[in-house]
Amino acid sequence: MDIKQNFIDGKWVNSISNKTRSIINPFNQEVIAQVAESDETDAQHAIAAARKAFDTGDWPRLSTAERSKIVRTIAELIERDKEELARLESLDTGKTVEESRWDMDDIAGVFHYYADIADKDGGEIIDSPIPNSISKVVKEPVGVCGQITPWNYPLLQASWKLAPALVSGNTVIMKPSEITPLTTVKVFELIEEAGVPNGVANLVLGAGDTVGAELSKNEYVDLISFTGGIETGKKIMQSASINMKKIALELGGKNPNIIFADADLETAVDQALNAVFFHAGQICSAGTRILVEESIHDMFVDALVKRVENIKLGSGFDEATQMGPLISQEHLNKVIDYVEMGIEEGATVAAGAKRPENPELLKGFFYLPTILTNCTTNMNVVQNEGFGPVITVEKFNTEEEAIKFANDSIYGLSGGVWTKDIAKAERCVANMRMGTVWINDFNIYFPHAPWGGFKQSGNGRELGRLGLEEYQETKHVFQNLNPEPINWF
Ligand SMILES: NC(=O)c1ccc[n+]([C@@H]2O[C@H](COP(=O)([O-])OP(=O)(O)OC[C@H]3O[C@@H](n4cnc5c(N)ncnc54)[C@H](O)[C@@H]3O)[C@@H](O)[C@H]2O)c1
Ligand SMILES: C[N+](C)(C)CC=O
Repeated sequence: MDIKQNFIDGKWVNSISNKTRSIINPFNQEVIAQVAESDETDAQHAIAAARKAFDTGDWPRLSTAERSKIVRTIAELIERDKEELARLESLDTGKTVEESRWDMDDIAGVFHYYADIADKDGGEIIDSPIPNSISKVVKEPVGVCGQITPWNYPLLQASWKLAPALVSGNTVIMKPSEITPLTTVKVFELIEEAGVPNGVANLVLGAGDTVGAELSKNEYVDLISFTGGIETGKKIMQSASINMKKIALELGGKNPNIIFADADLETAVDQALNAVFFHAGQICSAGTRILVEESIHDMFVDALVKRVENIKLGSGFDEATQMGPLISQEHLNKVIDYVEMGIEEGATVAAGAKRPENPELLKGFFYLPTILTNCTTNMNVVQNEGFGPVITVEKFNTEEEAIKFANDSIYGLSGGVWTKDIAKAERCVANMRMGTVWINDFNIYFPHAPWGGFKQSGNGRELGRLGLEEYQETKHVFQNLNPEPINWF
C-alpha cells in the first residue's frame, strides 16, 4: 500500500521519522490507507517553507486576479474529480456517497466563490479631514496561516480555509484530522496540478498534540484557523497568545430546534430528522436539541419515532443506506456513555439508545438513531454536545420560555424556529444568541453567507466576505501632498 505523504515546499515527502498511521474504514474496520505520521519537526519544515514563500516569493505579490485564476482552476479540478473525491470521502468517513457528492459540489462552489469575489474589493478612499492629503485603506494578506480541520467534514472544512487564504495571498500549512485525511491529500495533488507555487500550500499529516500544537505555538505562524472541539479550541487560543497570532475558531454546538404548535408539522417533523441524522449526527450544527410546544409534544414525538424506526443504516456505498456508522470505536464509546448519562439523569428512551443487532453492521461503528424525551434544560445530556445520532426533547409553553431555554447553553452556533407566524419567528431570531438561525428550515449553509459561533462556539467567521477578511490585514495609507516643516522642536 502506498504511503500518503506530506506536501512541503512543492515536494511529496515521508515524515522525517518515517512513521506511518493506518486509516480505518468505519463501516468494517478495514485498513484503507497508510499515511505519514508527522511530528513537530515536520511541521517546522513546512512552516519554514511557508514563511519563505510569503516573505520572498511571488504569491503574495501577484495581482488578486492572477491568484483568482489559479483558485478557479482548483475548483474546476475538484469538479473534474468529483466522483473520485466523493467516494474517497465516504470510504474515510462512512457517510453516504450521495452526501459526499453534495459536499464536493459545495467545496468546488467555495473555491469558485472566493475566486469570483476576491478582486472585487480594492480597498477604500477615506475622505481625509486633513487638506492636501490622500487617505486610503488597503487589504493585504496576513502571512503564514496554520489551518487545522476536524474529521467529520474533512474536505468541506478544509475548503472554507484554503480558498480564502490562498486567494488573498497568504501561504498555508494545512493539518487535516489524523482520522480522515484522504480527500485533503487528494486536493493537495490538485493544488499542485493547478500551479500553486512551491511553499505556498503545505500539507502536514499527523496528530493534534504534535503537528497541531506546533502550528498553534510556532512564532513564525501569523494566523491559526481551527475547526474542532471546544477543549482543543481553548488550548489553541492559549498557544496562539505566544506571538499574538490572529485566531479563528469554529467550535461545537448543541443546537436548539424550536417547534411551535402553529408550524407546518409534517415539514417540521421531516426536517427535524434531517437536522440530526445526516452523517449520523456528527455535524457541529445538528439540531439535536428539540424544544417543542407542550400542546403538540406527544403527537410530534410519536411522528418522529415512527420515522426514526425506518431509517436504513448501512454502507455509505449502498444506495439504500440513509445513515452510516460513527467515525471510530472511541467516538462510539463516547456516544454510548452520553446516552447512558441521559438515562441516568432521568431521560426516557423513545427510540434507539443501543447498537443495531443486524449482523451485517456489527463490524462497523453503528449506533441506532435515538430519541430521548422528558429532558430538561439543566440536564448534562441537554447541555453537552453528543455529536451522534441522538435527539433530546424538551417541552415549553410560551415564546419567552422557548427563547430562555434555547439560550441556556454555553454554545451559540446555530438554531431553528418553526412557525407560520413570521412576526413570532422574527422575535425569536432577534433574541436567539447564535451565529446562524434558520426560520422554517435547518442546516442550510452556502459560500455567500458567513458561518460561525456566538459564545463558546467560537470566534471569527468562515464563508462570505467575512471569511475572506479573516485572512486579510487592513492597512491605512496616508499621503501628505504638500509636506512642510512644522517647526515645533
Ligand atoms: N463550528 C464548525 O463549523 C464545526 C465544524 C465541524 C466540526 N466542528 C466541531 O468539531 C468537533 C469534532 O471534531 P474533532 O473530534 O475532530 O475535534 P478535535 O478538537 O478533537 O480535533 C480537531 C482537530 O484538532 C486537532 N487537535 C487536537 N488536539 C490539538 C491540539 N492540542 N493542538 C492543535 N490541534 C489539535 C486534531 O488533530 C484535529 O485535526 C465537534 O465539537 C464539532 O462540533 C465544528
Ligand atoms: C459546518 N458544517 C455544517 C458544514 C459542518 C459541521 O460540522
